[in-house]
Amino acid sequence: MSLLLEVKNLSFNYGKQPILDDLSFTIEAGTIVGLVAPNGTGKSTLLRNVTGLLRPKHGTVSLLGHDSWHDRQEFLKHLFFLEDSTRLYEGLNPNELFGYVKDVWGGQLSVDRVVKVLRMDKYRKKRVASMSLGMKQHVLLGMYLISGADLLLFDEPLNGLDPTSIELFTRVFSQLKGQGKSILMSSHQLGNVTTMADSVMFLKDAHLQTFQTAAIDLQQKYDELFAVDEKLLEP
Ligand SMILES: Nc1ncnc2c1ncn2[C@@H]1O[C@H](COP(=O)(O)OP(=O)(O)OP(=O)(O)O)[C@@H](O)[C@H]1O
Repeated sequence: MSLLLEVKNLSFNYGKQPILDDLSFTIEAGTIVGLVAPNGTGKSTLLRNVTGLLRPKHGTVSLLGHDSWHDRQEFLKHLFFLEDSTRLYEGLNPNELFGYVKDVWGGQLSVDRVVKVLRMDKYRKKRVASMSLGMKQHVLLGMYLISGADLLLFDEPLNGLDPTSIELFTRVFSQLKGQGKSILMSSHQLGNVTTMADSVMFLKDAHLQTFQTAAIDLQQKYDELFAVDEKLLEP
């Protein structure tokens, strides 16, 4: 396997609140990694630090040897990250958004192909502003596909999807992996990533604990780390 992403000693805090403390991890080409933690733990903050939307207080991030700050242009060419589907340009339609991403990233797939794969024929000319959440999620995934980038970072990609769409997305992710792409996806739910991910990183108290999905009972580990107090309503 070849090394794609290398994160070394990454730390980040908002004011005095440490969110990420001295995190180090790598992602190999052709792997899917889940980032799992309850709401408000720091998943989005980690993705923003990895991509350089936020500047780490300490540490480095490099993608195919390109440093996220000192070699930013090359670094950005190899990844795709759009935080969530509420950040899509509301006035554009999927055709226009896909065409834009294809022009900038230079991916191999055609707009027609992506529309077909994601079953978006009926709304390829509909403006994002009048789409449902699930439709927007399809547009978002389409942009990732058409970018052809080596590293795809998704914040909660399965949000708002019906079971058929979840199955479709899962298949698409596993085909991307088969093509040597790597995916880092966050989720506050274990179930969403366990079927796809090769490994899972749990974020707790600003630190990561990483496990190979085949090696342990992830649900048991999740419960151990994030258990809810059984006696919530006792006075
Ligand atoms: N701009 C900000 N300024 C100050 N604190 C922030 C800011 N953005 C996030 N935080 C805090 O950082 C912590 C981590 O937030 P983050 O959005 O990274 O969590 P998350 O795990 O992605 O949560 P969710 O699953 O709810 O999306 C939270 O306590 C949040 O309140």
